[in-house]
Amino acid sequence: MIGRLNHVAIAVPDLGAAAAQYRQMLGAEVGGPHDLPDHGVTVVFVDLPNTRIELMSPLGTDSPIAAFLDKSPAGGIHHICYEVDDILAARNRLLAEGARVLGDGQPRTGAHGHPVLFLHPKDFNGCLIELEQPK
Ligand SMILES: CC[C@@H](C(=O)O)C(=O)SCCNC(=O)CCNC(=O)[C@H](O)C(C)(C)COP(=O)(O)OP(=O)(O)OC[C@H]1O[C@@H](n2cnc3c(N)ncnc32)[C@H](O)[C@@H]1OP(=O)(O)O
Ligand SMILES: [Co+2]
Repeated sequence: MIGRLNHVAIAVPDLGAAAAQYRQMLGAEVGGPHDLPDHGVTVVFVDLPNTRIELMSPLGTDSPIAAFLDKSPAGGIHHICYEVDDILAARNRLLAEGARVLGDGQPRTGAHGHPVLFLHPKDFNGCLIELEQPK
């Protein structure tokens, strides 16, 4: 069911510093910051030849990554995003298998304008999973 790795997301305490580090120290192609108030994060995407890195910092008072950064103030890998061809079919299959789909279970529009869903990390070996239907 899952396909390509779309991105690996890293929660960071200082988005500007993290973006500069990827650009200058690691020599990566780094985009500009985008505020996503609906998701409570500001993101910067790093383009790699085979995938993307999503650098994220909290936005607003109710960010879903605030508690994560409280526990890991230096930052850390927050989630991985797999592509699926049909996000509703994927969701229904996962629910039938007993996995917890976060939020109200309805796909939301993600950073690339495509539908996304999140799966509880406790159901997937301690790893928060995002699913994205890329087209
Ligand atoms: C930019 C848009 C989009 C994109 O297109 O790419 C994004 O990526 S948005 C990214 C941010 N959005 C989300 O993360 C939405 C989904 N997340 C959630 O619903 C919540 O963050 C959560 C995963 C349910 C956690 O909620 P929280 O209130 O923080 O709960 P706890 O702190 O009590 O955590 C419970 C339990 O889970 C562990 N945990 C929390 N986050 C993670 C994580 N990222 N990876 C692994 N484990 C995680 C946490 O440590 C707790 O464990 P215990 O302490 O053992 O109970
Ligand atoms: Co993401």
